[in-house]
Formats: sequence, structure tokens, C-alpha cells
Amino acid sequence: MIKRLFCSINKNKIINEPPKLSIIKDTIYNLSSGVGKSGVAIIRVSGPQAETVIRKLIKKSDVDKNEEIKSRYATLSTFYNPKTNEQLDKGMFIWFPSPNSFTGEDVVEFHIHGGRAVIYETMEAIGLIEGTRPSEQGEFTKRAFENGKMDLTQVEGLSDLLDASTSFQKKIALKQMQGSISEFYLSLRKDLIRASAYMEAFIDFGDDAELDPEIVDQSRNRIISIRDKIQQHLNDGKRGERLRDGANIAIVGPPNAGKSSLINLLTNRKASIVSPIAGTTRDIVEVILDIDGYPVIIGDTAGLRNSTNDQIEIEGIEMAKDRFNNSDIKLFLFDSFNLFSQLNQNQNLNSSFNFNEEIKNLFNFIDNETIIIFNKSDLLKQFDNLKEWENLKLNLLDNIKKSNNLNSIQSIEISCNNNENIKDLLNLLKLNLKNLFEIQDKESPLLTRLRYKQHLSDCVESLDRYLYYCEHDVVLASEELRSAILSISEITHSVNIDDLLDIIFKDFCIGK
Ligand SMILES: Nc1nc2c(ncn2[C@@H]2O[C@H](COP(=O)(O)OP(=O)(O)OP(=O)(O)O)[C@@H](O)[C@H]2O)c(=O)[nH]1
Repeated sequence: MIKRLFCSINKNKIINEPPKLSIIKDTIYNLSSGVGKSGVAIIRVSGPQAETVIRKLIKKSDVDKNEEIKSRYATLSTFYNPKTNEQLDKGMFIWFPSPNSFTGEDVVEFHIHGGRAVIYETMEAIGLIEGTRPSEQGEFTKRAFENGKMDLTQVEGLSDLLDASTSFQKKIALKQMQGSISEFYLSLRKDLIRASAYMEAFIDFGDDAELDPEIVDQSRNRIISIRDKIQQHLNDGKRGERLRDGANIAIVGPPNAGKSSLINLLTNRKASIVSPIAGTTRDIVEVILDIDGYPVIIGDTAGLRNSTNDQIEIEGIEMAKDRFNNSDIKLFLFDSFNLFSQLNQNQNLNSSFNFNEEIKNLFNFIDNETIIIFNKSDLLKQFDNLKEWENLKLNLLDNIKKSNNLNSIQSIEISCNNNENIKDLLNLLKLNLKNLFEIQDKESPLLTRLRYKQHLSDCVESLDRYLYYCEHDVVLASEELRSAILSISEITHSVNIDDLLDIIFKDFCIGK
């Protein structure tokens, strides 16, 4: 049996460590507020020279040379160029001495007027002070990470927060930045360490120890439940991906049903061409929308018909079908007037509707996330047999439900021209989006990065191998447990840190 080697430390031995090198870091500065003219601009300075920067820029009377600068206090002051003594601006500064600052270093924030010249001259003046230099992209956050102010998931949360364009994205990013994801993964890690304690102890005791089958069983059961928890977290139904990229919504239907009219109504602008000519939309017209805080990409597709010889339109129809099949929410639009006219001509509810093959094929893909929309309800008002229209709708929905094995089917009647029921349609969409985005298991956070997915999958694989080995080979089983723990640890504190940091901080702005 392989035994672990321990290094014993002789406490009486005097260890001559090499003297520690004190690495003097540059003091970095940059504009932390947005670029461009603004009421107030904030220049952040971080590093050992931060206090010197304050003292060099302000008038002596504002803070006496020997006086301690009040921390976390907004001090009104006039700022001067330390070389020319020319006034730069009148504003405020806030002093955050280490370690209670964003970066963990000494930090000062100058709140000045947001004009280009004021910002430029103030930055130039700070640059005159020895040991200072402009920050690189994400360098403030990098220092915060290096100083243990945040872990990797929190840094990524901050990056997402800066990129968030809808309120749901913001909500999740804020939670992540404040440590919700770290807490979840750290507690999984802790559970794994606890569950592995027995195996480790057994190996440490060596050949003399006997495996207590009951304790092995307990340990194995604990690992199985942790493994299942991770697997459940991994099966998040692509919620995390959707949060970043937006949910895909496709509008499909026969030509002239009003698909472009609907997308224009939902987006409140003319995104797609509306015309009475069938086959107007050929390509997929995509619009990014924020519906109730959820990010959404909505696509208007080519009208589905098979009576065309137009090669471009045929290609557009193929793309529409593909988009429909791969969408999170499908809006299947019909022209109510057209449908009802067919009935009035045929007078036979049971006869199959005159749908073209392309439409009939797509019926197979109608699922729980499809909303059947009967548009142009305004045109129905001219008929006096509307009861039959209700029967016709029920008949059609029933047919689809039966052939697709669905318990229920979502449908709504609207008029794009008269704005009828558009609010109700939006509410239906919001409900569907809520189900898509919001996780049922409140304890488990959203999987917002592919990186987490990879480490978690590695962890599950190691745990599966552990479960296989633990019956026959305790050492190998224990090795697998250790590598499972390492995989989880990598999420918050990656081992290949430099490569990863470069990727993460590349997305940051210079003042962050
Ligand atoms: N009366 C009425 N007409 C509508 C309504 N919605 C759309 N239309 C009209 O129907 C015609 C076709 O509308 P579009 O929005 O271009 O239809 P489409 O489904 O995008 O058509 P294709 O691009 O050919 O697939 C236009 O003349 C619209 O003004 C509605 O609610 N009521």
C-alpha cells in the first residue's frame, strides 16, 4: 500500500529563510467613470503613492502636512498641478487606506468635473508624480483579486455586472459579485472534504487499520448525494447560457399572417418590412429585446409556403424551419381571417385545413413552449357565425395537442393592426420567460460560465471513478476524491491562474 509521506517539522531548528523581497508596486490611476462629457468624473488611484498623490494635488491648507487624512470622508478641495501650480479643478476626494478599499491597497478617488480638459489635465498631473502610471484594462480588479478582496467567480460577476443590459442579468451578476456562487461551490467543496476525511484517515493509519464497512458506506452515501447535487446543478436547462446570450424566440407562420407586423409591435419600431405581398420577409430579421428584464433575441422568419420557385425564398424557408426548431419560445402565427374563410368555404370542421406541407411539417414541433397566435382578429368582426370560429380554433388546437401528445397548448387571439390583446400576449411571453430563466431550486445558482460547467463535469467524473474504486482500492478512490475537490476549487481559485486572468480582465474597462 502506498503511504503518504509527511514532512515533519523540527520546531527547535532555526530555519534561515531568504530575506523577503519587498516588491514595490506601481501606483496606478485612471478614469473610473464613463468616457465622454459628464457632470462628474471619477479618477481612481491605487497603490503605495496614493496618499502622496493627494498631498501633491491639494492645497496645503486643505490637509495639513502632518495631519492624517480622514478616511472614507468626502473632502472638498481645490486641485493643482504639482509642477506648474496651475489650478486643475475644484472637487472632492475620498481616501480609502489599505486594506479597506476596492483593491485592498491605498486608494484615492478624485471626484472632479466631467469635462474632457479637466479629466485630461488631472490625469496628466497625477502622472507627473513618481511611481505612478495609467492602469491597464481591468488592473484595479486584478489587484483586488491578488489581494484576496474577491475570488474568481466574484471577478466574473463584476464583469457580468458591467456588461448587464437587462435587470435580470444585473440581478444575477450582482448576486454573483457578492459571493453567492462562491458560497455554493465552497460549501460543496467543504462537503466533499468532510466526506473524504474517513478515507484519508484510513490511508494515514496504514496497513494496520481495518476498513469499517459501515463508515465506508456512510462516506459513499454522502459522496453519492453530493454527486447528485452537482449533476442537478449541471442540468440547469441552459439557463446560464440564456442569461448571457438571450432567449431565442422565433415567429413563424404562413406568408402574410402578420409576422413582421408583430415583431415591429413588440420592438416598437420598424424592424421588419410589412407589406401585403406574400413572401416579403426572406431572411431572418433578429432584434434584441428586454422583456420584463429578461434578455431576448426575437427573430422574424420567412413565411412558410411551398408554392414558390424563388431560390432565395426557399432558402429563407429552410432557415425559418431551423430557427423554429431551435428556439426556446415559438410563436406560431395564423391569419384568422384566412383560416375562417376556409371554413366558411368548406363548411366542414373535420376536413383538414388547407395548410401547405411546410406548415403541416412544423406542427410536429409545436411543444409546451409554443404559443399559437391567431392574428387579424379585427377582420373577424364582419362574420356573424363567430361561434363556429371558436369551434374551429378548438378543433385545430385539439388536433395539434393530440398528435403531439401535449396536455395543454397555449393560444391567444390578437390584432396587430388594432393593438388588441398585445398586452396579454406580452404577459404570456413574460410567464414563459420566467419559467425559462428562473431556477426552481433556489439554493443552486445559475451556471453563468462554461468554465464552471467544465470543472463541475470533471468533478462528477472523478466522483464516479471514486464510487467505482472505493470497493476495491482505497488509495485510488482517495486520489479521485482529491481530484474532485481540486476541480471544485478551480472554480473559485483557478490553478492556471495567469492564462485565465488574461482572458477575464481583457473584457474590463481601463478604470475597473
Ligand atoms: N387587418 C389586419 N391586417 C394585418 C394585421 N396584421 C398584419 N396585417 C396586414 O397583413 C399584411 C401582411 O403583414 P406582414 O406583417 O408583412 O406579414 P408577414 O407574415 O410578415 O408576411 P411575409 O413576410 O410575407 O411572410 C400587411 O398588409 C399588414 O398590414 C392585423 O392584425 N389586422
